[in-house]
Amino acid sequence: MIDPFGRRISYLRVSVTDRCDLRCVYCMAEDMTFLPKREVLTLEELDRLCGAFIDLGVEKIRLTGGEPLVRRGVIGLIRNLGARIGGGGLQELTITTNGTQLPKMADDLYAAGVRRINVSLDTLDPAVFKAVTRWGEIGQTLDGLFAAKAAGLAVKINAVALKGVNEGEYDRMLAWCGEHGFDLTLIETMPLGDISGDRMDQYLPLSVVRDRLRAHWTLEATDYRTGGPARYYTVKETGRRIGFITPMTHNFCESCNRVRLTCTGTLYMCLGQEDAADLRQVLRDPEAGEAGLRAAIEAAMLRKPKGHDFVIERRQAKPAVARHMSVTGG
Ligand SMILES: Nc1nc2c(ncn2[C@@H]2O[C@H](COP(=O)(O)OP(=O)(O)OP(=O)(O)O)[C@@H](O)[C@H]2O)c(=O)[nH]1
Ligand SMILES: C[S@@+](CC[C@H](N)C(=O)[O-])C[C@H]1O[C@@H](n2cnc3c(N)ncnc32)[C@H](O)[C@@H]1O
Ligand code: SF4
Ligand code: SF4
Repeated sequence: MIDPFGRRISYLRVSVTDRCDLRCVYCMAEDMTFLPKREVLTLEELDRLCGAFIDLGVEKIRLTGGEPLVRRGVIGLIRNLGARIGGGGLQELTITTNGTQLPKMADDLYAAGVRRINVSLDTLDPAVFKAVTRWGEIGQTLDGLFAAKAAGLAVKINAVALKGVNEGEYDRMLAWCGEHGFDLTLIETMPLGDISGDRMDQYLPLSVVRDRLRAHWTLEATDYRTGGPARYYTVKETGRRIGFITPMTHNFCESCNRVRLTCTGTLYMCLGQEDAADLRQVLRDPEAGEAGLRAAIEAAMLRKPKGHDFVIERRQAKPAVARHMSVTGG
């Protein structure tokens, strides 16, 4: 699949649920209203949709959410998709998770063919963790991380850079990741969804963070790529990598290779725009069949926009996009 700007689309991010057991301050409001269950696709329907994307050339699928691992029965979907790795057309099946369910699920993920996961952990301080997630316990996520490592999964830590919250912790986090064999990716906060707070208070440009890190660490540029938006450096002192995801300070849309499917079967061609295609309707239309579904996906690709229009500034009180990150899956 090639979009109007000549970009090859090979990466599908699937938000399997908009629900979550945490309420991170940059992602959700505290009193979130979640989608009614009747609007959500069954796991079989999601599997069929993913299959259609693989048939059209998608090589990498990432399950996300909400918290993907709190969706009941999700392991069945993971097993089915895992069976398509290799000869079935898929090169990688991976997950972005807050880690709380990993103590009980890590072994099953490995057995299903997952080899690499991203776990969100914004801080190593239990009190800050509780404040950022509004009620999470850091111990649960740490247990999850170590269960994943023990199961043989490569772990990358995702941390959203938050001014005045985890700003003083990156040196410590980099050292800790080095000690435990995890890569670390720092992310600039993006203006999606009403979060009952001021994003200007949270926003920390990573250009500043990178310069500060260089005071203590040797960051060696690398051309390592995962197919995601991060730009990586090898940290000479630890041998692990640090990635920077910089939608605000350095737009990476020109190399975009991905689209996003929500748990209601809505396809967003860009994280930062409102335009979407309703695949649920086509999926449930007996007349359409597989050919109709493929045609609908191909037609949607022709509407993929050039990029986002994110701005975070005091004058711009409203988010750039009304839907929350948890709906589109980040
Ligand atoms: N603006 C923008 N942000 C993205 C895009 N893809 C991922 N992100 C953000 O990057 C952060 C990390 O996303 P992950 O789910 O870990 O995925 P990834 O960075 O593609 O993962 P890797 O496969 O490890 O590279 C999240 O905050 C996402 O919202 C994108 O296409 N555009
Ligand atoms: C929406 S979460 C879904 C998966 C899972 N619940 C988790 O937290 O990893 C995916 C990623 O998006 C990031 N994220 C959420 N809201 C964000 C925002 N406003 N700006 C930047 N990243 C955000 C999270 O930190 C997480 O790494
Ligand atoms: S970032 Fe992930 S864990 Fe945090 S509220 Fe959003 S979906 Fe939940
Ligand atoms: S903001 Fe849109 S165009 Fe830019 S990288 Fe993300 S999905 Fe692609």
